[in-house]
Amino acid sequence: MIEFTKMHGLGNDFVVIDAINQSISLQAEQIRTWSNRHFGIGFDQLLLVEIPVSPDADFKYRIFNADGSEVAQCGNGARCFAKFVRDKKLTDKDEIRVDTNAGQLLLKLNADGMITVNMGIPKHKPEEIPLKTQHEAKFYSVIANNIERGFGAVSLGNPHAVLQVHDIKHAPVNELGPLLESHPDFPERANIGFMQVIDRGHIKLRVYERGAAETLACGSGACAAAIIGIEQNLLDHEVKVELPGGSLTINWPGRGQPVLMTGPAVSVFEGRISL
Ligand SMILES: N[C@@H](CCC[C@H](N)C(=O)O)C(=O)O
Repeated sequence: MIEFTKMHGLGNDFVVIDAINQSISLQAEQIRTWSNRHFGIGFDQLLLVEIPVSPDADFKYRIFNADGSEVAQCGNGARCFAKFVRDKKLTDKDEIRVDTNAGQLLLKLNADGMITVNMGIPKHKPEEIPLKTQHEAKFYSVIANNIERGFGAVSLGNPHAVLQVHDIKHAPVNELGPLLESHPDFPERANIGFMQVIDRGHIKLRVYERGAAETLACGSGACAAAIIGIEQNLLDHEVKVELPGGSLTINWPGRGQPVLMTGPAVSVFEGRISL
């Protein structure tokens, strides 16, 4: 039997497993079965807590989408990870350094219960995202459903494209999301954000996540939308990002600087499941 904790960050939900004190080797099919909301536990991502690989890190953090694909970044998951390792007494630190497949993250537990994640320095070059285009630009375009759509793109360790919309309620998330997620211009697929700018410090956002469909919140997607909005001179450097599941605060001073994401993490229940 494997012990797990069900958690969420603004409704983006996770199964978190201590893979330091439990030996576990997961296949994609097992993850898909567990992620099913009718036949399994149900989650957007599964997170594994492992021993670190670099000498200055406290843990390693691995992330699997509901479709079983392993990915390198998950912002809401990082906050839940920080709460998990503290709740399980795997550390008593307020600042936790974590190895991921996208480099190191620094997680800070604040006195008010919120968690701030240093998500690292965003990458803008098309080959780093990756996006199939010759030159870096603030606006790109793609044809989907026979219509040309404009978007911005950035990597937070995972690929994001963000489209601006006038009315978030009627954004074509479930029509365009799957088409763009798997568009040949994104060779590793992409997370697709739909952003409504309310004012220079406030956006509304919905995200069709790679490997998980639309979620109630996407932390790296919130960072991507804020960064793209700042780059397109639509936003100031601190942005409230309102997602269907709640709000995050994103701070990004600009190119070459790390982006900070602050928000909550919640434990829902403990469970055991057989492999
Ligand atoms: N929910 C996450 C992102 C999870 C990974 C993403 N679906 C991908 O495939 O890159 C977040 O909060 O950042």
